[in-house]
Amino acid sequence: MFLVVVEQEVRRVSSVVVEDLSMTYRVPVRQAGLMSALRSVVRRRYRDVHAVRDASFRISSGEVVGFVGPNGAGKTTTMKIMSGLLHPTAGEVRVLGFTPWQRRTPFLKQIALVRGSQPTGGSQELTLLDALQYQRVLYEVPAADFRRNLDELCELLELGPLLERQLRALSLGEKMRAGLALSLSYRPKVLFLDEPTLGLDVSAATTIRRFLASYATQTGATILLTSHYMADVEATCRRLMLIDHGSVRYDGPLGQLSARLSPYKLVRISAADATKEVLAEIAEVVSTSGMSWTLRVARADVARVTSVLLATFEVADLAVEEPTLEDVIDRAYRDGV
Ligand SMILES: Nc1ncnc2c1ncn2[C@@H]1O[C@H](COP(=O)(O)OP(=O)(O)OP(=O)(O)O)[C@@H](O)[C@H]1O
Repeated sequence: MFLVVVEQEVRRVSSVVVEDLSMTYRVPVRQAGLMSALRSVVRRRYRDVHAVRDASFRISSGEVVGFVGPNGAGKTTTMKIMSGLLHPTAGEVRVLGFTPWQRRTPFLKQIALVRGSQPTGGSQELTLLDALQYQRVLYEVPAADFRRNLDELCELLELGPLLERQLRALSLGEKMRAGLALSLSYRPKVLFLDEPTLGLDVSAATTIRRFLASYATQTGATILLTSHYMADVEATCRRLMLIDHGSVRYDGPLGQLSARLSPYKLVRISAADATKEVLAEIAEVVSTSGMSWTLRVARADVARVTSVLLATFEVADLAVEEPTLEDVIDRAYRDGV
């Protein structure tokens, strides 16, 4: 009885439950050349692409989770399934208690999928304000709620100057801000963000990152975010899921990723008398700039190496750092997670 209650409680607080999810695309294949083209008309051949393999995870209400992986890892496919655009080959998915691909209206009214590659859907001839009003009608948002949401979004996303402009005439960064406003105007409880800073310049990307971090805190929305920019993940997420070849390889706190996946730390020293030859005998030299050097040192070896460095050179400065998230992820992709 107690276990049943606990299980029910876990299900209640989990906005997203994914169990043994798999998605296999069946893609037609043919070799190059006219004969192969003709042959394929008569007898088509297919190949299976396993985009997602037995993925399982849960996301609690109000969690903001980074979903990271190399190109083709299966992130977009998983997001499309969770937002009801695709029917998986196998597995169970519950989002706010709904099966996404049944596309029930109460489900669609509580979730949003925002894609950096297509920030604004629908007619591009509409002004942003008209498009927002259209969303209000479509999602049946009470007028007072809509006005309140819009005021908040206008302030956070600096939308004032964009409201009277046609969507098609907006720049990429403006389109992304408009796309977020359109998707958030009905206050979805669960937000799927697929590369929200794709192609944006540094300042536009920073605006989006700041917005997402404060939106998550203010509204308590559950957010799953994919990005190839680690700055997006670091600015918004405390938990990270790493997916590779369709399988979840790491799922845990961002802060522990480095300790789990990266067996080394970076030791930076400044020493006028240090030389590459001598340093290379002590540790792996990663980079140098003037009299500053960066060394890669196995975690277990850091204390010994630092004391050797201090004994060998006239050290002006010494710092031990975790490798950057970018570096850890890059290594994880290259070496296999
Ligand atoms: N509609 C489709 N038909 C056939 N194969 C597909 C389709 N969509 C995706 N795939 C394949 O499924 C795999 C996973 O693709 P997916 O787009 O989910 O990856 P991703 O992690 O989002 O990649 P990226 O970071 O490049 O956007 C890839 O091998 C891709 O080629």
